[in-house]
Amino acid sequence: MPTLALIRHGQSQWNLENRFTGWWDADLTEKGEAEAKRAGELLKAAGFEPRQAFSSVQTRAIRTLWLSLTAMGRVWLPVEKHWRLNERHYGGLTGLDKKQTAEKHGDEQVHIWRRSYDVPPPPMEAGSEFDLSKDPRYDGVDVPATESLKLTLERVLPFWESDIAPVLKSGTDVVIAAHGNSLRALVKHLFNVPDETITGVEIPTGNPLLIELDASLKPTGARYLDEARATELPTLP
Ligand SMILES: O=C(O)[C@@H](CO)OP(=O)(O)O
Repeated sequence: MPTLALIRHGQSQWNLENRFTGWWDADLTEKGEAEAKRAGELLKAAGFEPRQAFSSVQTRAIRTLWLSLTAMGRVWLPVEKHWRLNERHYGGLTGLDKKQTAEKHGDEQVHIWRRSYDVPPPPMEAGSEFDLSKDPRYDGVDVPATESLKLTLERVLPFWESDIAPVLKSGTDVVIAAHGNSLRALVKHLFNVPDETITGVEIPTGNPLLIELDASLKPTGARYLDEARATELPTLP
């Protein structure tokens, strides 16, 4: 039966600065690099031997995957990068300080923007310095102006179905390096988490989540490899 490892990228510069990031291409900090390396060491120690890797097209996830694979001695793995694994787009909040935004709009509103299932943040204004629609990596992509977790799940799923699920169904173990919210979306789908409870699911940076799947890709077991930094997992479906 296939095993899937999900790795949220290590700490980014904007995680450190507490800024809403989304599609902005913040790079890893030194701490983030160390977390990524440690993730690979933990996966190797667990005896995990993936044959295929996936990441978003964002630098922090790509470099997390590379540093993890280096620690695993598996930089030779085939890697597929796709924008559909990108972080949820933070719209008009991109670049803002999370604490200052909470002071301005209230904790409750900011919590809704950050963790509700279907309320997207306000859209990014045209001409914003954080607009990435002209970035060459998004040629031919309709870059969103904002995304809720629901919209994120709706664009992650087609890629899961077309590119990732068939690999797992062939019995191949897979590692995915992506982001807090694109991985929450995937976890919601895999564990069949209700809309109301996905708010409580948090995925720690650089802590590999190892998921055992059955032939129909239903999780039969799941654990974080760094137990000291584990968060609560949804119940098995
Ligand atoms: O800023 C972001 O893009 C995300 C992930 O770091 O933050 P949040 O915790 O608000 O989902």
